[in-house]
Amino acid sequence: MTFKKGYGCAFGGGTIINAIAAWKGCAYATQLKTYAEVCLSDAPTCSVSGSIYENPTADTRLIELCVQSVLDLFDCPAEATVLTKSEIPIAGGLKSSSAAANATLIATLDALGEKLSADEIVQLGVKAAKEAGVTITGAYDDACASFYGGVAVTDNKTMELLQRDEFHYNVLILNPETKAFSAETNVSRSVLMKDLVETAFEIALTGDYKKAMKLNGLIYCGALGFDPAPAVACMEIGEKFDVAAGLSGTGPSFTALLPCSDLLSKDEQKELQTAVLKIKQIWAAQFPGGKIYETKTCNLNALDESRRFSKYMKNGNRDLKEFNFAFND
Ligand SMILES: Nc1ncnc2c1ncn2[C@@H]1O[C@H](COP(=O)(O)OP(=O)(O)OP(=O)(O)O)[C@@H](O)[C@H]1O
Ligand SMILES: O=C(O)C1=C[C@@H](O)[C@@H](O)[C@H](O)C1
Repeated sequence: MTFKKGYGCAFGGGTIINAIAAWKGCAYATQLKTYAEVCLSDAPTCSVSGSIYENPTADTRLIELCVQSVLDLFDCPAEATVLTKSEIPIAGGLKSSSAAANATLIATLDALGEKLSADEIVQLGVKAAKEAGVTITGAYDDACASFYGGVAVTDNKTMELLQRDEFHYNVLILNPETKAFSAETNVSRSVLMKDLVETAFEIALTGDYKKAMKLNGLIYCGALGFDPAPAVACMEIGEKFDVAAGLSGTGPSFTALLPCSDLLSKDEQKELQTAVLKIKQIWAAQFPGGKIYETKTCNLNALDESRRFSKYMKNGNRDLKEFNFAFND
């Protein structure tokens, strides 16, 4: 009997345009990651068992389907286990499902020693997400951002990547305590806003992602009944730095794009720090049980990052359960 292990990771993200109203969407990657470990043992038929680190009640069907789809594709029946460990809160609007699917698919390929093209992997993840029932449109926009990094503009119906740009910002995230599963979102109320969302999408296509994000956030707050106050407060405090903020995905999280410090003078850096502190105080007062993340946009490719991660895990004979979210070459 042979035993094989594989590793993968992929990025979380934020929303510029939620695709649920008009099928066309836009998302960007953050440096928050999900890591996956897949173990395979030879077996005459397939059985896949998934678990999510420190989250025994979360739904593991998506990651199990991802492993199964790769085993089926290469006709490799196996007894498989998959474990994910993540920095991304589940059902927060921060692309946890796309990151989990991409990381798991890459880890399964790594365990088998097989390769697929980037888009084949992304499409398998979207297919699994639809089958698991965790998405409305398939969220190809989120899956592309999570895999390719940067900002991705997509048509989720035809699964076309229409535009990809590098994206350089500091990102501030407010993740309220509550969850909002994409599958349970109010689609009909979102679709009511289709024409407005299409206008925001056109703006995204011109590359004015911040304006598109602000507009999208207000539209979906209206449709889904979220108070836009966290985004407005953030933009008011960050006005000097042209901060853009908006609802991410189907909520409840808000993300804000702030300039990278290396583009600012020393005085401006101090001013920005003060603004960030104020935003965090206001958000903490608005959502006492919520979590605030300070991260950056990410322009790396998940496959490249996964290779580095796999090498680190395998060379050190490490175990994902003990992994502490830091690795170097
Ligand atoms: N770390 C993880 N490991 C395994 N499955 C996960 C993980 N994170 C999310 N999922 C799956 O994704 C589902 C949540 O998907 P959902 O689309 O509602 O949230 P999201 O991706 O965080 O939000 P959004 O799509 O709005 O950004 C979970 O129920 C679970 O099935
Ligand atoms: O489930 C879906 O189809 C989606 C959910 C959200 O993340 C959106 O931001 C995304 O554009 C589409």
